[in-house]
Amino acid sequence: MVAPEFTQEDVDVEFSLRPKTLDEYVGQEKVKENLSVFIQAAKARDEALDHVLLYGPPGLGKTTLSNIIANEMNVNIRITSGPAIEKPGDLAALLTNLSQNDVLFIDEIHRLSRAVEEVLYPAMEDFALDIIIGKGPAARSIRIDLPKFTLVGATTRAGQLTSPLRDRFGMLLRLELYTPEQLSQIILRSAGILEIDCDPEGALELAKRSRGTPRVANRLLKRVRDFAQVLGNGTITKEIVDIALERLEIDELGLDTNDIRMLTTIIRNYGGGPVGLETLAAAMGEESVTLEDVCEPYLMQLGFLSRTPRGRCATPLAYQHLGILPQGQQFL
Ligand SMILES: Nc1ncnc2c1ncn2[C@@H]1O[C@H](COP(=O)(O)OP(=O)(O)OP(=O)(O)O)[C@@H](O)[C@H]1O
Ligand SMILES: [Mg+2]
Repeated sequence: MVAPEFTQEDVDVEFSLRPKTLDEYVGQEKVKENLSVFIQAAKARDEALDHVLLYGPPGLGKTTLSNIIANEMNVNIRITSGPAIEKPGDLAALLTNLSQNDVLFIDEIHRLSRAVEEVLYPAMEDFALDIIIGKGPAARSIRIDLPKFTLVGATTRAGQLTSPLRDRFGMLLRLELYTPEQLSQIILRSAGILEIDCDPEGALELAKRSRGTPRVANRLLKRVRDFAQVLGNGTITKEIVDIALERLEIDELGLDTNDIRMLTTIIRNYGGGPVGLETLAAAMGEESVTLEDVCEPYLMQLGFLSRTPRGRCATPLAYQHLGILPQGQQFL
């Protein structure tokens, strides 16, 4: 689940499942309402939309939303990512190729290098590039004007953005985990597009186990379809979902082996916590970023995990779910 191997088919399917307009985009009501006002206002003034920062856990629809912004603004979008922009010159090339009001989408924007970030400041603020020509005493700086554009940045970790960069965004929009009802709407929509038979109870059951994340929901939908075809009559029902997810080792709340391992490690190795994230990651043989970005948001939403200044703790709810008794207690 954490490191999926993407095939070309996955990429094509993902593209076809992406909603193209704000109306088609399910959930995130607050974000949508605000964006819709700002987009209408910018369009009425024939101006570029103010710069937008989208943040939240992976797979919640940041890339999708940035495409929708460009689409609703009727402008072109250029897509790149923090690690892909190696030198200031790379960014300069991207910026000078934009047209008036275009969207530049930078995914994983927290991974921009310092040198590149500094080119971005005047570009965002004054729509200008400062370029140094020549070397030594003969060097001089010239300023190139850029078209007015909208920078849409996406990150899983807004906290890692430098504050000068964060401050230059006009809108900071935080995406939230989706409710099972919203996810089941997304699943039924995707099933329709992919011509998969899925009844409403099946969709809701799948939704409850998708950890609040549309990308997970869409991936599970495709896996469960296989079980429906081979073990059932092709329709995804609640029974089929139960069987399929049991085989995929995803429990009734959507926890996978990694989540369970995280909780049991805290409980068995560290007496329920608190334990520091790095220590925990080392004990599990996992990357701490994976734990922080993928496992934690959902475990915290379920109330299974708490973050304290001294580290992570498993809550009584987590013990209950795993059927483990806190130390010193016994089943009566
Ligand atoms: N609100 C939504 N309504 C319907 N489908 C959605 C919604 N949000 C996301 N999806 C679907 O979920 C999938 C993942 O979305 P997307 O790639 O935009 O996530 P992301 O937040 O950019 O993830 P990452 O942070 O990992 O890049 C897409 O295939 C898209 O179809
Ligand atoms: Mg993305």
